[in-house]
Amino acid sequence: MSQPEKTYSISVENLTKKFDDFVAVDKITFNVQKGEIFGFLGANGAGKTTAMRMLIGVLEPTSGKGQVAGYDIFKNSRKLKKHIGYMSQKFSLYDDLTAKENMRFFGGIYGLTNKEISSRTKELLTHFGMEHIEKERVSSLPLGWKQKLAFCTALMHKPDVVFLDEPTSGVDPSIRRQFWEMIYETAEGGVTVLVTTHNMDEAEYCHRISMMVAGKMITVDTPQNLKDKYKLETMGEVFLHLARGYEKEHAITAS
Ligand SMILES: Nc1ncnc2c1ncn2[C@@H]1O[C@H](COP(=O)(O)OP(=O)(O)OP(=O)(O)O)[C@@H](O)[C@H]1O
Repeated sequence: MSQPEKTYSISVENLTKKFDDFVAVDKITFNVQKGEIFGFLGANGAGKTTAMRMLIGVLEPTSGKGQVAGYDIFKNSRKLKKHIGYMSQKFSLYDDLTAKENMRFFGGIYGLTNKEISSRTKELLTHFGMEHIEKERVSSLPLGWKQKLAFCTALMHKPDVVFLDEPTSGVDPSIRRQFWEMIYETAEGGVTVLVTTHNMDEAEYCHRISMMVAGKMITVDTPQNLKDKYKLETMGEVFLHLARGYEKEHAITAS
């Protein structure tokens, strides 16, 4: 490979996942730099979650190449997991535990000592202005605060790369903004963020975005470059333009 792989936090080449004959992710290729916020944008079923699950080492790819945080996703998926954080689409916190107890629980899973767990919990809750929810049971927290807390638990072990699967789905706009401030602060600290969304406003917040349609990555660029290139005002318009163009071309080719 001509590019030095170590300069990228995520490096993917022709990564493919088939479920029997169905190709859910079709030869995707992209690189993400350290501290970059990289978005996976696509409609329901486009293949975003499947791609992410391969990158976090829980789903074996069918073919292609991939490195995350310096680890090969085929050969080193166990080691890789120590260096990444993951916030799933499905809610992962324990409702009957307090915010602090949840952080202690996840810190333990990541193998931190009690001392490390205490100092990291304090550090994260203080840093993100969440000390006041420390003793609150998760069941009593609004959805947006649960999502912010889930993000904190994914950062407990100081991962190099954090994967967020539709983290603000169903969250109201003001908390969504706060959530994105947390993402920015995390990325400024050198953590690479890969986030999936089908929210077009959120696509504007990413440093670069990729658009997925029917398992294929049809473009990768900055939101501004894409809007300039197609002379469109919003990412929603860009997405519709590209997705419709792709589908039309695909239908013509297929007929
Ligand atoms: N284990 C599986 N077996 C068979 N098909 C699957 C499996 N997992 C996902 N798929 C299919 O692969 C395609 C991509 O799904 P995926 O969940 O990756 O999409 P997505 O872009 O993340 O969508 P969403 O926004 O709804 O989460 C879908 O057609 C889905 O039904």
